[in-house]
Amino acid sequence: MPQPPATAPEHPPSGERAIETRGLTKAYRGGQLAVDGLDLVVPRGSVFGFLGPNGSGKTTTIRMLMGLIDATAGSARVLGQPMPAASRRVLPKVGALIEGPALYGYLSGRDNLWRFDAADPVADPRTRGERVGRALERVGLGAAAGKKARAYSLGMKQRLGLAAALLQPRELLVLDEPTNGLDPQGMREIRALVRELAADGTTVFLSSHLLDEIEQVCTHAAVMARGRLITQGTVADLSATVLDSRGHGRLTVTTPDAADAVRVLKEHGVTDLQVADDRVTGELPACAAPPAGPDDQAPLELADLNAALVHAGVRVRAFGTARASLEDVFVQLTGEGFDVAG
Ligand SMILES: Nc1ncnc2c1ncn2[C@@H]1O[C@H](COP(=O)(O)OP(=O)(O)OP(=O)(O)O)[C@@H](O)[C@H]1O
Repeated sequence: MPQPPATAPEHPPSGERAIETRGLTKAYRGGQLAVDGLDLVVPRGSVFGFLGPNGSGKTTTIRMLMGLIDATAGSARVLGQPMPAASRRVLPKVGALIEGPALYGYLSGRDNLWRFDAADPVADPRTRGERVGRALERVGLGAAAGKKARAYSLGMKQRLGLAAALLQPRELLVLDEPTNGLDPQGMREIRALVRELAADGTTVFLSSHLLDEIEQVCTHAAVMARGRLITQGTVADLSATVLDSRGHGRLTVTTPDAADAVRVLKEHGVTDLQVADDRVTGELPACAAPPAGPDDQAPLELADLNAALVHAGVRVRAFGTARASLEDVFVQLTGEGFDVAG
């Protein structure tokens, strides 16, 4: 199996860590290691994606972080406090949505939230109506507040669960697969909400088995496989890891003259040429590669390649190198494809 990057990711000082684990381990009965020696650092203010295929240990980790199950070994700190020892101090500052909200179908969305709020011993009953109304508005359920929860779509139920997590101001939100089972519209709604919450300064820790979801909403990510941490860091750095090790990204040319483009690119040493509609992609020869990060200006060689296309009469609509995706990172670091179906 390929090794993770040799350089450890830079971590923020301890006061700026929303979550930190050292050697966190969980063996379920029967001895199987669901989580194996996890060292995780989640910076405050980040939107942190906890990424891994089904069964890689994400939910087990979240349950340990929230003090719902005991670790077999290792330690965890949440908002600077040891868990589960400091649960009573920490958990009021944490909003959690784990494995879908427990709702009463025969109650309206508003009445469900009312019950959640009433179950919170620190919630002042005199201001309950205000809090419930604000949380419903926050997740866009104001208009549907009077509807019975059983008539809610899955996306609306997830949003109601988020509203419950948002009844009190939170420093950290922990969301376990918040878009699981949702249709594309429901997914978009939840992702937009996560972005809004993050913009307000809340740290968001969300698990997902969907790579593109992490790329769309997260600033940071950790990748899990079979209970072990494969890598963690900013999403940009994780992509750059793979980009650096390859030396360059893949060339993409958009043109109505694909056949001519293929010929010219081949003459200039571009290999593995593929055509899909008006997009031609290929591997650049080493000398034409951009030298460093994906945002750097293309060097002269790449510009020469573009000029050669234009000179040969190829009409170029777009020309550039694609940066590596998190999927590339996952495949490179684990030697496995990524299960997106489950
Ligand atoms: N209560 C349990 N008892 C025994 N084994 C368990 C238990 N819960 C989870 N496991 C096992 O531990 C491993 C990790 O499961 P976990 O649910 O943490 O993974 P996950 O990444 O959250 O996956 P999913 O997205 O499917 O929930 C799996 O092999 C799972 O079968």
